[in-house]
Formats: sequence, structure tokens, C-alpha cells
Amino acid sequence: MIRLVLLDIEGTTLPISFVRDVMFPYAAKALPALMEDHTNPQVVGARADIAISHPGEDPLKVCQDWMAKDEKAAPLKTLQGITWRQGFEDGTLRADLYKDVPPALKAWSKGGLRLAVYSSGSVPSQKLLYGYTEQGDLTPLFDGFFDLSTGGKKDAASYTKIATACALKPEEILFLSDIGAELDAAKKAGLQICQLVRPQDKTVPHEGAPQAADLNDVTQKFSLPA
Ligand SMILES: CSCCC(=O)C(=O)COP(=O)(O)O
Ligand SMILES: [Mg+2]
Repeated sequence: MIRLVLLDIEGTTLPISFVRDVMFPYAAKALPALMEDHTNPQVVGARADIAISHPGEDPLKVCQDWMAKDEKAAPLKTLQGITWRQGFEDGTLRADLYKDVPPALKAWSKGGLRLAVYSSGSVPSQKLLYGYTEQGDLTPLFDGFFDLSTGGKKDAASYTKIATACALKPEEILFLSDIGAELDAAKKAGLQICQLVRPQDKTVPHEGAPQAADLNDVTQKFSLPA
């Protein structure tokens, strides 16, 4: 029996284009000034992590390269999250979630399902994103937020950790993502899985994973509350 739905963000609840064409350019513009901040402990920590992984390299250049390749690197995700706070709080950024997402999340939650997020985006940025959506603040719907500090999304151990943190058996969790390797890892850990194949995102269907076109389709295929 499914007790909790664990959701990826980019390509699952939010169009990839919003991340690539709105959020990333916003962060890219703010990053050079942020990298000069020597007082914020999170910035200092992220710079130190980059110095370990890329000794002798310019940390700003490393971040710019990561962004160009959409690398899910934890220091970059921390720094991007810091830049996005200003944008979400002053109204420049508003998460334009897929239209099927808010009603389905509300119906699932109202029907007794627990909801949690697992994204490469940092937990503070997950909370900003769901806190400032075109449909209002959706953060009260979630009782868990997980990011790369739990582990990589292609690593089965991360899903085991999430199940433990949620005090559930792995098979009581349904993980939704667009990425085949993430779904394979979750399946290996014993979670139920479903791939979101969003035409707008040109998602490549992954062999061996049940598929859904949107969250309404997930509701039907897994008999979730409607
Ligand atoms: C708060 S999500 C911001 C988008 C982002 O930076 C990202 O890397 C999303 O990756 P996901 O794991 O949700 O596909
Ligand atoms: Mg994704």
C-alpha cells in the first residue's frame, strides 16, 4: 500500500524549460557577486568544497561550467539556492508548475497520502519553489524535503535513507521522476516507481518503469485519491 509519494522536481512537477530558461539565467547573473561574499558561511563552505574537488581553479568558472552542463553538483546547488531566495521573495521568480500538479498534490494529501520532495535542488530552494508558485504556497502539503545531502539520486542507498527518515517500508513509497537512472536506483532500494514522460520535456521513456503522462495519470494507474 502506498503511504507516501516522493517527487522529483525538474521534469516531473516543473518544466525543464523553467529551470533552464528562467532559474539558471537568474542564478548565473547573481553568481559573480555572490562568489565574492566571504561572510556567508554557506558560500564559504561551498567555495571550500569546490577548492577540494577542483584545486587551483577559479570557483566561479567551475560553477559556470557546471551550469552549462546541468551538473547536479552540491556546492552549485547550494549557491544557486542562495541567489534564488531574492528572486522568489521579491516576486521576480514564480514557479510555473505543470498545471496538473497542484490539484493532484492537494487531492493526494487530502486523501491521506504523505508527500515528500527529493531533488538535486537544495532543500532551501525546494521550499522557495513550492512556497512561491503561481498557485500559492504549497509547502504545507509536504512533510519531507530531501536533497543531495542525503546522497546522489542515482544511488540506491539514498532511497533507503529516505525510507528510514520517513519511518516507512521502501515498498510503501512511490517515487516519481523523469530520469531512468534515478528510477532504477529507487527500484533497487525497493520503492515503487513511475516515470513521468512529459511531452513538453521530450522525456525519453525508460524501459522497465511504469509510465505516466501527468499526475492525473499517476492517480489512475496507482489508484491514488482523486
Ligand atoms: C529547487 S529545484 C531547482 C532546480 C534544480 O536546480 C535542479 O537541479 C532540479 O533537479 P531535479 O533533481 O529536481 O531533477
Ligand atoms: Mg528530474
